[in-house]
Parts: sequence; structure tokens; C-alpha cells
Amino acid sequence: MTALLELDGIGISFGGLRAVDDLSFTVNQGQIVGLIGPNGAGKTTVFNMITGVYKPASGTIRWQGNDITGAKPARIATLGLRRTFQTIRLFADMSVFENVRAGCHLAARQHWWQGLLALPAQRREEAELAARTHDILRRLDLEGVADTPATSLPYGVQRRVELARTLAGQPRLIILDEPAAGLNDAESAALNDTIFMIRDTGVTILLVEHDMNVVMQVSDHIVVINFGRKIAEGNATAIRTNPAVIEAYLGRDDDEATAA
Ligand SMILES: Nc1ncnc2c1ncn2[C@@H]1O[C@H](COP(=O)(O)OP(=O)(O)OP(=O)(O)O)[C@@H](O)[C@H]1O
Repeated sequence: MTALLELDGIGISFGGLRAVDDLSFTVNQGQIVGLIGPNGAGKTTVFNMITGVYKPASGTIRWQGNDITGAKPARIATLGLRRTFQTIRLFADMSVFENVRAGCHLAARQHWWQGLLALPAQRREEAELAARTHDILRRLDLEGVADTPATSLPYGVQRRVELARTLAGQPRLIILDEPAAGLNDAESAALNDTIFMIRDTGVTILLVEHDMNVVMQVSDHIVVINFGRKIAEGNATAIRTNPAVIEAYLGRDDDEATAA
């Protein structure tokens, strides 16, 4: 298996709090890796370090073998490493098609001024991008609402539009930030299929999620952190029965403990 993303001993502190400590794990090409942990475990901080929002105080992050520790978010995005957001960030005045088409811009080859001149190469690229956008809309079952203003749609559909827009940038690896948050049971069940479909198009996935059902059902490999440290990793069967994981979740009187 080829390592796409490697975290090697990364750590960061906020004031006196060691939010992430000596954390190592690898995401291989084509895998779906779940990153889980109780509230405040450090999940968000981990992917803020991966995406360049925070610079790790220690350790190394490698992308296809190259050290990208401390690289700026824009550079990391152009490498093909993208994330989704928990909060909806769609363009309110644009249709679903236009929102997803806007996600293609990072991968576009033409300069903006070539667009003004409407050169043949530019027109060709426009046609390519429109075809790519329609292909993604079809895969995510959004063709029927392509012309609908994005923010007029139900919450669960808007989340799918966001996912479509992120895919339009042709990522190699996508970090899904709690994709099941706020979804009803039917939407959450459909999400599993969507995640498999994304992987089947060749995109590697790092899934940060509270919903244990989703994580256990879709992940090839699961990394569990608590208080910023890795306490277990393995497949769903191994994680479900791991005493340290059970202890971490059952030590907390909340829904996560029940779900675990
Ligand atoms: N910018 C910051 N400044 C200070 N402390 C922070 C900051 N970001 C996170 N923390 C602290 O670091 C720890 C890890 O937080 P983080 O948000 O990464 O956890 P999480 O696993 O994503 O939690 P949740 O599941 O609740 O979203 C927490 O104790 C949090 O309070």
C-alpha cells in the first residue's frame, strides 16, 4: 500500500494544554480512515494541523513522502488535500450547479484574462468544467436540483452540495469534518453510500466523525485518540472490543458512550 499522508509524532499545545501529543498514523492511497475520539480529544486540532491552519510544535507531516509540515493552507489545497466544513458555506445567490462549478476553479488551467477574451482553449475548458460539474451532480444525486438556489434546499441536501463542491476541486484526499452531523437517519444511511462512491472514484478519505455507526460501517482503518494521544488503531472489529476505547467512551456519560 502506498502512503499518501503520514503524521509522524505531531504535537501542539495551547497555553498549558497539550491538545495533541506525539500522534502518528498513516493514510494509505485508496483507504477510508476514521479518526474518532470523545469530545475535546483533539480531532479538530489534528486536521487543522494537516490542512495548515496550525503549525505543529513537534513532529512531521508528509504528503506523498514530502515534508509539508507548516505549509500554508492554500499550498496544501493545491497539492490535492481538501476538507469539508461542518458549517454550511454555500454561495447564497448561486444555483447548485454554480456552487459546484465554483469548486472547479482551483483545478482550472486558464488565467482569468483568457476568459475575457473567450479564446477557443478557454471555451474548451469551460465545456470540460461544465461536464465535470454535471458528472459530480449526477453521482451525488443532485442533478434534479442543479438550477435551484443552493441555500433554499433542505439542510441535508445543502451538505451534499458542499461535498460536491469540494470534489469539484479534484482532491486526492478529502477530510470529511463530521459529515453526519445534523443528518436524519435516512440521510445518515445514504451518507455511507456517498462515502463509498467517493472512494470508488479514486479519492482517499479521512473521516472525522462522532456518529459511530457511520465510522464503524465505512472505515477500513480507525484511529482513536483521547486527550490528544492515540489510544488505539485497527479495523472496526478490533476497535469495538478494545478495552482502552471502551474505557475512553464509557468514562463519559453522553450519547457517544451509548453509541460505542
Ligand atoms: N485555539 C485553541 N485555543 C485553546 N485551546 C484549544 C484551541 N483549540 C482547541 N483547544 C483545546 O484543545 C483540546 C482539543 O480540542 P479539539 O477541538 O481539537 O477536540 P475535538 O476532538 O475536535 O472535540 P469535539 O469532538 O468536541 O469537536 C480541547 O481541550 C480544546 O479545548
